[in-house]
Order: sequence, then C-alpha cells, then structure tokens
Amino acid sequence: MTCKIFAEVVVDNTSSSTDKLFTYSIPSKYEKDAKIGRKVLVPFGRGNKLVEGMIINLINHTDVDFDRLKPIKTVLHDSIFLSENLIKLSLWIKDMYMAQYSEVIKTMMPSGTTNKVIELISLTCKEEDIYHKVKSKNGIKILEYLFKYGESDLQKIKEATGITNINPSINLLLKNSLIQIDKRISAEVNKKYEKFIYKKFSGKDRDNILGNIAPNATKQKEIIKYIQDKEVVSLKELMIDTNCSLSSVKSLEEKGYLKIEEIEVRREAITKEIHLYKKLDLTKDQQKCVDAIYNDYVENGFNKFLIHGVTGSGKTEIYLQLIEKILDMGKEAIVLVPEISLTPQTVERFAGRFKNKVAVLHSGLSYGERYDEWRKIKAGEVQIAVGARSAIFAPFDNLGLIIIDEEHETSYKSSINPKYNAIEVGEKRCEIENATLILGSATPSIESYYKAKEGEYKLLELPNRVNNKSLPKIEVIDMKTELDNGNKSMFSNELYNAIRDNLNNKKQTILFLNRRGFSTFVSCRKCGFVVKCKECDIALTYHGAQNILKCHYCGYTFKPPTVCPSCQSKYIKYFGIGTQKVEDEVKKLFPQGRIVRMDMDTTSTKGSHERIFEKMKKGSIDILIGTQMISKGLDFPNVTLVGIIAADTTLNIPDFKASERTFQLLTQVGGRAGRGEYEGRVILQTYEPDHYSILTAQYHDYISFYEKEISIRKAFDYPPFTNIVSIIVSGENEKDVFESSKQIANKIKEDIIKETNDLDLVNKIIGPMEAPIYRIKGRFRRQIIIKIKESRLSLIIKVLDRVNKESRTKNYFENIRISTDINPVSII
Ligand SMILES: Nc1ncnc2c1ncn2[C@@H]1O[C@H](COP(=O)(O)OP(=O)(O)OP(=O)(O)O)[C@@H](O)[C@H]1O
Ligand SMILES: [Zn+2]
Ligand SMILES: [Zn+2]
Repeated sequence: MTCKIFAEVVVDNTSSSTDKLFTYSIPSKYEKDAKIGRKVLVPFGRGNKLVEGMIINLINHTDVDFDRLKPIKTVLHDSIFLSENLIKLSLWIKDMYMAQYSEVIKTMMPSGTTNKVIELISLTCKEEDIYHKVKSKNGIKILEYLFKYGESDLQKIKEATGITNINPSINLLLKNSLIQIDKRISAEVNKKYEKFIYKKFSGKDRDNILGNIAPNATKQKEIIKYIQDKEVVSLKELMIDTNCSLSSVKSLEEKGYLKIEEIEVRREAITKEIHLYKKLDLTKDQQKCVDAIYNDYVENGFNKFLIHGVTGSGKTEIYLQLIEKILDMGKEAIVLVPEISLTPQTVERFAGRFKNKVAVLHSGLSYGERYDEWRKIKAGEVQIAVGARSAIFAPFDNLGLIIIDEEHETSYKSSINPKYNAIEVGEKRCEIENATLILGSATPSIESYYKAKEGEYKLLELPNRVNNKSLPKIEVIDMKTELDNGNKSMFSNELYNAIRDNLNNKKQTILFLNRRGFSTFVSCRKCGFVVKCKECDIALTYHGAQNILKCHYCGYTFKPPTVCPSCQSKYIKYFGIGTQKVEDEVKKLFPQGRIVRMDMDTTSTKGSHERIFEKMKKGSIDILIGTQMISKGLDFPNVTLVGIIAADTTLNIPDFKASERTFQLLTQVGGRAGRGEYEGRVILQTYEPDHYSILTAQYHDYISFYEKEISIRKAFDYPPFTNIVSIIVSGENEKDVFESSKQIANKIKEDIIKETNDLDLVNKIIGPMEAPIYRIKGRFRRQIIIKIKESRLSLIIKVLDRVNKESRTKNYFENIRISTDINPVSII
C-alpha cells in the first residue's frame, strides 16, 4: 500500500484567480482524518491567514517545492462533509458547466456553514494598569474599549475607536502583555441549543429539601414542586409555567437539587401536522411501471427511466411504492419537485406515507432549518429527501433512487453559477452511485422524450387517468371572433357563463393567466397574425423606446407595422395583461364570489403558499386566479372549471421553446380540472386556435405535438439536435461593454480557428448583439450565441474557459463580467 501524504484542497475563496487546487502536506496526526470531502483549515496566501478548505484529492506525489509546501492546520470535526462520490460529482459539474471549484462545493453544502477564523482580542491587565503602563493615546483608547465591551475582533475595535493605522498599537500592547489574541472558528449557522433542567433528587427527599429552602424563597419551592414528578424539563417551559427567574433555578443548581444542561434541539422543517397517507392498491398500469423499474434496479443497478403519464395518472403513487421497496433494500431516495408551490402537497404525501423518514430541502427554509435537515440526511436519520433543485445534492451515502417529478420544469436548471441542470446532474450522480433515475411528467421536455425515443431512457407510458377517469374536455375559444361580435372584454361569453354556472353550483374555478417572459410581441387581434423573424421562426420583440421590432436570435430588426401585414386591419398591437387586472375584473363581474389571487406578489411571505393551498382544499375559495404557480401538481377534487385567459402569451415569447412551453402549460393547467368525482371542463381563450401547440393540447395529444415540434427543431437546428451556448458580457459602462464583447467574440473565433480551422463553426457564432434584456440593475448586457453540435461542445467549453480566464487576468476592461450558460432554459 502506498501512503498518500498530500492533500489537494479547494479553499473558500471566490476570487477566480485562486480557483485551483492547492497542495498541502498532511501532518502525521491527521493521517487518518484527512479524507476526501473533509473540511480543513489551511494557511493561505501571503499572510498565511487561516481559511476553510475542503480536501478534493489525496496524492502521494507532488511537484510543489517542499519548502513552499504548507501543512494542513486542522481537520475540522464538523458534521458537514461530503462523500467521495459527491466530490467526484462536483468535479464533473465544474468541468461541464464551466464553474469554479468553490462555487460547486458551496452549492453542495448547506448555506452559512463555512467556518471563518476570527481573532478575538481581549484584555490581560487590570483597569488601573491602563493608565500606568500605557502612554500612547491610541493604546489607551483600545484598552478602554476592551475594558468596556469585553473581547472583540480587530475590525470592530478599529471602527469604534476610529484609529486607521491600528496594527502598530496592537502589536505594542501585545508585546507588553496587556492584551492577548485568541483564534476562534465559527460559522454563521450552528447547532441550536436549549437549556434543560434535570431533577437531581428523589421523591422521598422532597420534604427535606423543601424544609431546607429559606421560607421566603417561595419561587424555589415552587420549582421543586413543579419538577418533582418529572425527570427533565426545558428551562424555557419551566420559566413560563412557574414564572420564576433564572437566578432561582441557578441557586437550586448550586444546592445540588437540579442540573442545568445545554442540549441540541433540532429545528423542524415540517411544522404542520401530517396525516397518514394510506397506501393505495395500484392499478394495472401503475403496477407495470413499479415492477419494470424495480426489477431492473435489482438486476442492473444504474438505469434511467422516463415515465410519461397523463395528468392524474397516479405517478406519485408509483414513486411512493418504489421508494418503499428501495428502502426495504436498505437504500435511500431523493425526490425533486419543481418549486415551493408544489411542496406542501408533495410533502403531505411523502411525509404522510413515510413519517419521520423524510427530510425536506427547499428555499423556503431558514439557513438553520436547512442545516438541520442536511445533517439528518448525512447522519442517516432519514432515508428520503424531498426538495427543490438543490436537493439533488442531498448527502446520502447509500443512494438507490432519484425521482425528478415534472421533469420538464425549467426550475431544474440553475441560472446562477454553477449553472447546472439537475436532470443531467441526476444522471451523473446515479451513474456514479449505481442508482436509478426516474423522470416523470405528463408533458416531457422535447429533449427527454427524444432521449427516450433514442433508447437512452427507458420509456414507460401511462395513457389513462387512474380508474379511467376521463381527461377534461378542452374548449378552444377564438378571441378574434369574440372581437368581431363586439366583445372587447378579456372574457369570452363561454368563459363568463361557465364561471357563473360554476359559482352557482358551488364548485371551484381556477383562472390561469399565462405570463412568462417580460416582452411584448406584436399581434393582430383580428386575424391572429404574429410578426416573426424569417430566419429563426421566433416572434419579434417590441422595443418601445426605439420603436422597433427585433429578433433576439439573429439581431434582425425592422419597423413595427401599423396595419396587419396579413389582413390589413388596424387592430395590431402589443400584448400583455396582469393578474391584478384579471382579479379586478373578476371581482367586478362576480362580487358574490370568494376570489383569491396567487402570484409572486401575494406569496412573497413565508407560509403564504400553504395558507392559500389550505383554503382551497377546505373549499373556502371559489375562484383562484394565478400564474404558472398554480399550473402544476395541485390535486383539488372540487375544481371542475379551468379558464385560460390568454394562451398566446407564451406562444410568442422570443424563444425556440415557446411552443413547447405553451403546450406544457396548457396541458398541465387543463389537468387540474375534473380530478375528483365530477367531470372537468377547460375553456381556453386564444387568438391562434390553429397553432399546433393549442390544437394538440386541446386533444391531450402529446405524441402529435412531439412529432411536429421535433421536426421543427430539426429543420431550424435547435436542441436536441444542437447545443446553444449563451455568453453575456455585462458592465456599467456601455462603451466598454460594447468593445469588450467584440474583443471576446473575436478571441473566441481566433481560438476556434487555432484549434480546428473550422470556419463553419466560426460562422455559427452570432453576435455580439444587445441582449434581450439590455440593461439589468444598471448593467448593460451584450450577448453572443453559439449553436454547437454535441461532438464539438467540449472544444467550445475549452475555448471559453481559456477566454474567460484570460480576460480576467489581463483585465481588458475593468468591471466587465462574462457569464456563460450552456443550454439555458431561455435565451432571454
Ligand atoms: N391506485 C390508485 N387507486 C386510487 N386512487 C389513486 C391511485 N393512484 C393514484 N390515485 C389518486 O389519483 C389522483 C391523481 O394522482 P397523482 O396526483 O399522483 O397524479 P399524477 O400522475 O402525479 O398527476 P399530475 O401529473 O397531474 O400531477 C390522486 O388523487 C391520487 O390519490
Ligand atoms: Zn391581421
Ligand atoms: Zn432571427
């Protein structure tokens, strides 16, 4: 056996120039503890400041000069550490998404757990010494501050005393042994402790003790009586119940009758009461799915499945029963759900079935709650993690199953560094850990369905709702005809009547407003014509300030028409209404209804989702108005009507995925209707009733939609036939952004030519041009887009990585940021 004696460490430092592995020697006392994935403290930089790092690799040979090699200072005995498998995964993510080591590691860990070394300065002399032994004014100031406020860090002392050049004074005080400096390690988030009181006497001693307590110490007597039949009680509870002070408890402790102890208490992420969610008898289709996946797992381990099951086909029950089987094998499972909106209902089902075996991880939790959930997983106290995107990193050591529900959802792609896609990461993680990946959706993404068709995923189909409940009937209303008939309101006659009838019948209604994307497109309200780019088949975006129409894929611009190019009508205008406006309108039309709006504005406070969700479940909402947030996952049996106000808004966002998004949304929203014993009805309002997204959604026909869409993707060379790389160059100075984006594009082209001489590839580089959102938070943004085949992707990553590094180190322009995204969910 060779002895590995060096550690390669990622240090906690976001500066890109230090984003590499640093080699440290391992002192012999740490040989056993210094494992891959462990946190360490290491001296770093010129001042040898102690910083936190993580061991990424152990090696037995290094080219680093021995006299430059520093030893690891400490291996932290922290409960936060990563498995070797997760470290392996982190390296893959770093390369794949052009991220920094420290960014990836941070993403995998609970926030706020990075340890910092702080130096605390404290007094070692008496007050009278201050004026005897010190002559300098600054020295006295520092000591006075420490005398008054106790120990403190340098920064605070500096701020409080106003001494700018403080180091000489501190050093002098140190030399004269008037102060000392202690190093302490601490993180923002820590275990939560509470004080508990233990009884230290037995029943028979009680009267004796009461006799010994001074007659006027009535509180102390009360405490003794309070605790006499208990063994332990929390201090807080005791103080509330007996209304006593801490000093009464302390004096009893001094007498030896009680003991105060600090014990860790867990923060609870699931706060509401969870009711048992009974196991259901599977339908034949469900059983087939469970058997296929389970048998394959037992036989082969790693594999990838796509369950395409219509809305209400009972996918959740499949997940639950598979998890049960996997748990029986001693394995663990991760379940990803798209957003917080889904979590209440999903958590109810998972925790309702598996009780305290479930941890939840999502952004609605506090740092402390997430830290505790994370540790529960790491310690093996739970076997199932349910959560949003980042739960893909749940630190299980014995993973058997990853389930990604509603796999078509865009929230699985991160838009901040590392810009990972949880599905791709899930695939990799399952491969590394020999687990099974299950993707599930009623409307799989085109990419996933394509992979299933190509045999990369095993495809399982559930074509029917549970117990053959019918899918809701979708009625398409052509809003152009409404206009012709003189109805200028946002509701067609059919939808108005249906809402009224539903109210009268005491059934619930969901009104959905499709409002993804920021942009306005131009369309004709008379004939439905939408102004599109001839090269890209993408709706042009209207830019009010310059009064132009623009394609955000190729940069093509032109003047907006004043009459419709197709039918010459003057009703050509920009689109866009808000949920607020819909709510006002509904309230006016149906003043007797109980109406609630659910969107970003009304759900910004903690628990607001749950509250609306509970109200809906109880039936105390008649009409729920919402955006994307209400489109998926919800299962309310009393919803019999779903109204879609304007289906076209996503259809015409300037994105090649617009049709796909529209189809998915319409199908998902429609799927909320008629899930109980009553039949459901969907009314879909549109200006383009003949668009294939709408036609296929109307007949719940995923396959036809897929076939049409994949042929377009192929013809116009979009994913999955190519990859799209988007590079955004941004900065506060418009001219610098302009110049640097040009330089960067040239650099990329030069580099490609150097590597391959492939002029074709160079021609596929679009831009730089103004990004669709040209200015965000005062920063101007220009964009470069590259379409690239899978086989060339690694080349581009290499080139971009180099250009990126170079532009940083050479500092062409100050404060210019380059942000690269591979296959972003949207290029806007
Ligand atoms: N085997 C079964 N027997 C009876 N009821 C079932 C069965 N399986 C599922 N259900 C019920 O059918 C309804 C729909 O199931 P579920 O919500 O899992 O569907 P889904 O496929 O996830 O739908 P969506 O894609 O729309 O979210 C639920 O109310 C569920 O309790
Ligand atoms: Zn027209
Ligand atoms: Zn174009």
